[in-house]
Amino acid sequence: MFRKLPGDEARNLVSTTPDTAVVFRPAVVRTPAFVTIVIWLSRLVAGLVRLVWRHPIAVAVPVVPGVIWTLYGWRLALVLVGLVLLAGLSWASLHWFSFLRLVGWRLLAFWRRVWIYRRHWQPVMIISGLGRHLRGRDYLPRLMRVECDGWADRLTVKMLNGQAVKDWADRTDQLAHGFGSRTCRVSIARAGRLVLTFPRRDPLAVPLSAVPIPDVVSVGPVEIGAREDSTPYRLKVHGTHVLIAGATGAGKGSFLWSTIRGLLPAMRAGLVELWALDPKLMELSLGRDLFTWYAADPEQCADLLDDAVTVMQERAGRFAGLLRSHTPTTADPFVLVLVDEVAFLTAYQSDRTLKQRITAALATLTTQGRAVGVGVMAALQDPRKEVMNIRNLFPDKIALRLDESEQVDMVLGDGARDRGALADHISPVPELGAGVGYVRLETSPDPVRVRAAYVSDDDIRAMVAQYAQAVDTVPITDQTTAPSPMPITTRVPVIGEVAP
Ligand SMILES: Nc1ncnc2c1ncn2[C@@H]1O[C@H](COP(=O)(O)OP(=O)(O)OP(=O)(O)O)[C@@H](O)[C@H]1O
Repeated sequence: MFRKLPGDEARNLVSTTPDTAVVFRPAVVRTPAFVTIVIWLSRLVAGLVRLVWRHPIAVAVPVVPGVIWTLYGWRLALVLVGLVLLAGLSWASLHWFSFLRLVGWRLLAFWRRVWIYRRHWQPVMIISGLGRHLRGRDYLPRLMRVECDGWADRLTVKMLNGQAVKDWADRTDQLAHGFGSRTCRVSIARAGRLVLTFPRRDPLAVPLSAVPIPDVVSVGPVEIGAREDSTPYRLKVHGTHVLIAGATGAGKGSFLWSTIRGLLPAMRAGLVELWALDPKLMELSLGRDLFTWYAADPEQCADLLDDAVTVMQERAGRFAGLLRSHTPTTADPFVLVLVDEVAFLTAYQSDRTLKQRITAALATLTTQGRAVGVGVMAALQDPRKEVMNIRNLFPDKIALRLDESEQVDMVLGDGARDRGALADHISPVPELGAGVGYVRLETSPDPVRVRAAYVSDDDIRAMVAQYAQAVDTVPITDQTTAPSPMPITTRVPVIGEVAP
């Protein structure tokens, strides 16, 4: 044990028997100076080789001109530097992105590795409790790699043996502030290695205008906005169910409307039907002519959900033994049931029979619907279990601005907030935070921060003007003759009209 302690510290480790009769004092064998020098020199050489191997460009930038200066004089070195700068500037002006990818981000990563991460690594690790100072030695996680792109730094880190991902996830705040970032996300690279993401700027801080209606007919993932690395965000709706939770004014409507917008060409082609439940009467009513079926009154909503269950069961009966998953066709289109403020129909519904009917229908759809092409996309404000006891039946979840930190894990599942889904920190100022949220898909435990594009009332009116007539069903005001993929027993009129 003593041999592991550095030099003089071992000398002070004196212990005695309880009666102090026997004193234990370690024998310190002094290492000859040349051994120490050889060890330090070999470490220096190994470090230099590693540096050249890992950062050839960053090393070449000072070393090559330095060598030329020494061998051939400063004039040649200056000419060379000038030529390289000129070549770099020409490259950057001609192909900015390839320049950034191959040179710019690497140089930035080298600089930030040296100046931010290496410099602060030891104090941040020790103070946050991720490293240990034991018996005179520092035991620190190893910083393996730093990569930069347009919006964030990504650090690959080798954990100390015996550490858990949770140890890191619990300290994202300390890590973020320790390295001068607003937030930190933790994800697993492979056994024992983590990737820490530190955003440098926030591309989602400005509202995004509505995504253009796609030219192609597709029921695949719908482009609804952007990720925080500025790439488009595409939300899968066919083959899943999506729950969107957010406080009032969080921008749930922009997720619903961006999805509707992206599905319009497929709807025109008859591959998608949108069924809308709008118990608040405020969100979806502006575009009701786009929907195959629209209901607002709770009883009508229950009827509409029962119809969706009937469609689902009929398809399941037909597909049984033949198909295991649904491909949208005009005969069997993908049915997307959109529900705004689902708690109005479940928790806040005073009629118990109606409430049970609605909850049972939603539970049936969310457990059995996706394989036969019936999906549910529901929005709600309060994610507590008493309000939405079937929230776990939705495979994909989106948490917009939430009032309390505990609500984040309620929506996205355990550990999501620890991994960086700070939905309770999203700004309540609409320009900054409305439509911003964290998406957690069933296929990935890592939450993704996105912002949905804002579909304005004018956009919705334009969508209605362009697509309402093209819907392959009669207008909703005359639903008694509406064609249907199968006989639907209950017809759902628009509220305020007389039921047939
Ligand atoms: N994606 C967005 N980008 C920018 N601003 C937005 C976005 N979505 C909504 N907003 C702004 O925030 C306001 C509230 O949005 P919205 O009504 O969709 O929220 P909500 O979550 O549906 O609220 P509620 O539950 O009260 O209906 C909108 O009037 C709009 O000004």
